Amino acid sequence: MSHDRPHLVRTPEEVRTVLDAHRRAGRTIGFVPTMGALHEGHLSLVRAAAAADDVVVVSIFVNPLQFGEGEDLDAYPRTLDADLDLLAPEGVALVFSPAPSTFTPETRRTTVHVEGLTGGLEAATRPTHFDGVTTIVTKLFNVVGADHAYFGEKDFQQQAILRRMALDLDMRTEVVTCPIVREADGLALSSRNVYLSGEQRRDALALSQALRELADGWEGNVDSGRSTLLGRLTAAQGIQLDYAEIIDPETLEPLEGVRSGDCQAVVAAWVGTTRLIDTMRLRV
Ligand SMILES: Nc1ncnc2c1ncn2[C@@H]1O[C@H](COP(=O)(O)OP(=O)(O)OP(=O)(O)O)[C@@H](O)[C@H]1O
Ligand SMILES: CC(C)(CO)[C@@H](O)C(=O)[O-]
Ligand code: BAL
Repeated sequence: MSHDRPHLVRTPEEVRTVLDAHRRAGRTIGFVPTMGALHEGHLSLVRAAAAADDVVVVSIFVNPLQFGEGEDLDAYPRTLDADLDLLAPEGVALVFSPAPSTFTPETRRTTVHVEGLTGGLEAATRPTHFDGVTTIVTKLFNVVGADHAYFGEKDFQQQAILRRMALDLDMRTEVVTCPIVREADGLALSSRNVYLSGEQRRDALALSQALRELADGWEGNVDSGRSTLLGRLTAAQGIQLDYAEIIDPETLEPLEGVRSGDCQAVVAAWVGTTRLIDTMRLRV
């Protein structure tokens, strides 16, 4: 069965016009912010939104504010036509894909910054990244005015920061975190996987495999767990480890000693020039 592509709009005004009518009719709005190059991970967020909300909105915007100097802003895959085709059967009411020149103009003077959670892990390598994310997500939340916004657990630090931001700033949009979607062999789906050669893709499996082994054997010993994870990933072929940490899932603080409560393992590594992240919950 063929489906119509979702309605594509380019300006905040058009989004508001369409969504105001739904709001007046008492419908809830679920929002899925993305940078496009959509895959099953994104579609799982769209399906979570469709299951809980009456109207689903997806944004597709490769946000220049969250890319540091020398990162892959220009190379980042932009596949709007294919994205709209993928969304067609998913019951998405609206796709918002603004032009960078109007949505992030040179004249912008405001940055949204979340203290504390934005200091380590991803931010150690990408120091300006989260200010770019929180600023753009604030803009998107203001434009869409959703009841719920759906984010992937894969970007674990990001969802914790956005949850805090929405709480601290009394945003009307509630942040909902959804599980990671993986390939059959465990590799976490990512738009950046398209950069990988066949050999690099095989090397990249070390990330999910090391996390899986850690989670399967987890008895709460953070120190030995962390050194096993580090040992496994520093020895892995074709991978240059950035970090491997076991953290508190709420505060994101690195943990020590023995813990009976839930912990979160987070890793980041370069496979060639591609930087990948992955994460897994550790439960005794
Ligand atoms: N494998 C996945 N499972 C579930 N959600 C995912 C997955 N990959 C990405 N997401 C979520 O999709 C949303 C949009 O992410 P984004 O467009 O950056 O995709 P991405 O695949 O993470 O790309 P990148 O490789 O650039 O990080 C984010 O909330 C992200 O956490
Ligand atoms: C949340 C987001 C769409 C903001 O640009 C991006 O960081 C992403 O895709 O995870
Ligand atoms: N999913 C986070 C987007 C980024 O890496 O910039």
